[in-house]
Amino acid sequence: MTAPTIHHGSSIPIPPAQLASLIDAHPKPPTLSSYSYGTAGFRYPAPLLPCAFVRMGIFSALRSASLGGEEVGVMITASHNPEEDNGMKLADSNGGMLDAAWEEHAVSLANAPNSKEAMVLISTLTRYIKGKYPQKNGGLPKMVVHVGRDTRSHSPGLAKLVVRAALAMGATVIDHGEVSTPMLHHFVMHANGHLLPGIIPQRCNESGYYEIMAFSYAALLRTGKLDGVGGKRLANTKELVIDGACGIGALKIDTFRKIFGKLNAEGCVGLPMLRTVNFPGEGPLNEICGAEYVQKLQLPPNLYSPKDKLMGMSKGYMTSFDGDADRVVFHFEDVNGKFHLLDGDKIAVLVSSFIQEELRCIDPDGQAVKCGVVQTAYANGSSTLYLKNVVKTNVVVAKTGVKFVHAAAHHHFDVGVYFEANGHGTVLFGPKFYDFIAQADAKLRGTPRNNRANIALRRLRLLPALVNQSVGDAMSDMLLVDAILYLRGWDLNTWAQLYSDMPSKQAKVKVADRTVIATNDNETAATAPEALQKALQSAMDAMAAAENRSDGPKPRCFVRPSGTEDAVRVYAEANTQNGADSLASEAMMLIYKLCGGVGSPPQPFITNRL
Ligand SMILES: CC(=O)N[C@H]1[C@@H](OP(=O)(O)O)O[C@H](CO)[C@@H](O)[C@@H]1O
Ligand SMILES: [Mg+2]
Repeated sequence: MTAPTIHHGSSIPIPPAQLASLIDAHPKPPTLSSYSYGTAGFRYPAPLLPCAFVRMGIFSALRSASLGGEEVGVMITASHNPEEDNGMKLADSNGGMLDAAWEEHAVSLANAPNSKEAMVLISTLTRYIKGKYPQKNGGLPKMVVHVGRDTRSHSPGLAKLVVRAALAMGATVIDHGEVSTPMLHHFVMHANGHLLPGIIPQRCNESGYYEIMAFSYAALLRTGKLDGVGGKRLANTKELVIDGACGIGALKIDTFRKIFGKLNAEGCVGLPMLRTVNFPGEGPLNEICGAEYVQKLQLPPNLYSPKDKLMGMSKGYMTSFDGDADRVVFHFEDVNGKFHLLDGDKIAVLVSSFIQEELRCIDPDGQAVKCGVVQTAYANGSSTLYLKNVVKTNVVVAKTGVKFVHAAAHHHFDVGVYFEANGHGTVLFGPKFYDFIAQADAKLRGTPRNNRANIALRRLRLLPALVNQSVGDAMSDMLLVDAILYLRGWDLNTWAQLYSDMPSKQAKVKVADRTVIATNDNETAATAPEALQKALQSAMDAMAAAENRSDGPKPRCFVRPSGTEDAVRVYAEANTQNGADSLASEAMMLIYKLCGGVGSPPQPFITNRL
């Protein structure tokens, strides 16, 4: 754990000609028609990025100024994508994703054909900011940019460009070095702690992050000893194995391991042993390992670590992170050696039912705060049914991508749980939740410390500190899930058996131009090209007729253009793997035929699992 490096930009901004020559020194790649912001920021092969990174360094300083000096962030990562790619995620001052209106400015600046046009955009934004926040010296307000990067080999070079450009604008740059994406967002959120109700601002650096997570986690475990029902660690949950995807998460877990050692020595009970596999350098980033691979292929990760690191390792309690540690999925091998995946849907079910149960201990009618879960079209039909019928919570389906699910959770619920099936998610606590806690505190004062309502209050109060309130966070989510399993005395098998996933299949198809496909708001149906949805619907109807089941979710498939890759994604689920595979194969063929498929026609899947 290293302290961040703070660089102060000059109080006198560099002359426009110098800024223009910095832009000129990194021209637009001739092979790229335009940069697009995608589902989660800019993401391209690394050699295409220097141009955008210089401009985004300038942009991030302007964004901070446009918020009157609130601090913002730049994370250099291409997440779960291969090592050759890189990219950037921009964090707004509340720690969340960049505001949509400013996303447009970012895209315009990244795509300005030359320095002259870039300078026009920069001066338009500058004029607007100066009008909004006039300064005595006629300059821009204070600007602060936090920078973090993942472990990709080109990340340090790209980070330098961002730092240089932000400094040229006169910003202060806080360079955190190698951190996970959610850590960077967490730093930014705490740097502007006044913006969030109920958040007690922490030091906005790594030690502040670890402290708040580890201590709230340990405090949550401690509540297990109070009610006499929780607080049981089964033998097969004593060691938690983390597949770091050969990326940043593996390095950061090591710090947690050290903190756990100290907590243990201080008498904290219930902590699991943490064992990390797949460190940077041990294998290729995100390849045949990590959350994306494990979730999409529904297969265990390859273990690249040397044999001595794997010795005696059990596969009974495992997680896989992605390359920037903002996603986590759980998995285990049962006694028969069969692999089981517990994805984001399963996490949403576990977390939302836990929170509702605790809330009901204080408010049995469940009327005081509105709880709910936000899913995307990729959520397994069985999970949606379970949430509605068993957990009895509200479910909203939002468009794929963190910025959409996050916004929906904020908008619809006082306690909004969101998880994409791929393991990206968090729980957002709104103002009504904090009011509820304050009222419960007053109501329960003087009642026995260990009655169930008081224990619930203690648990609920800890959650906003443990659960990263800015974005989904693999480490925070992993600790939350582990604490819930411990409090319930469960292992992964008990959790897995809450419901059975419908067999599903995901695939991709290459087309000449994926923008020919349009979808409805939550992407559950295609609206263009015209014939596509009708054909997909007939395929679904035929599958439903063939399966002939009156209970459970119906077979379903949908298609959408990816926001991060040059491909059209296909999702299908049915009551058998065979059905899901053949529905996916049919949808792929329809895309190929109706949407301008390129290359040879997609081959139908041959089912090899029952
Ligand atoms: C099916 C799927 O997993 N899609 C992912 C993927 O977006 P696409 O737009 O599907 O490429 O990357 C996003 C960013 O990480 C993530 O939010 C989203 O869930
Ligand atoms: Mg990621």
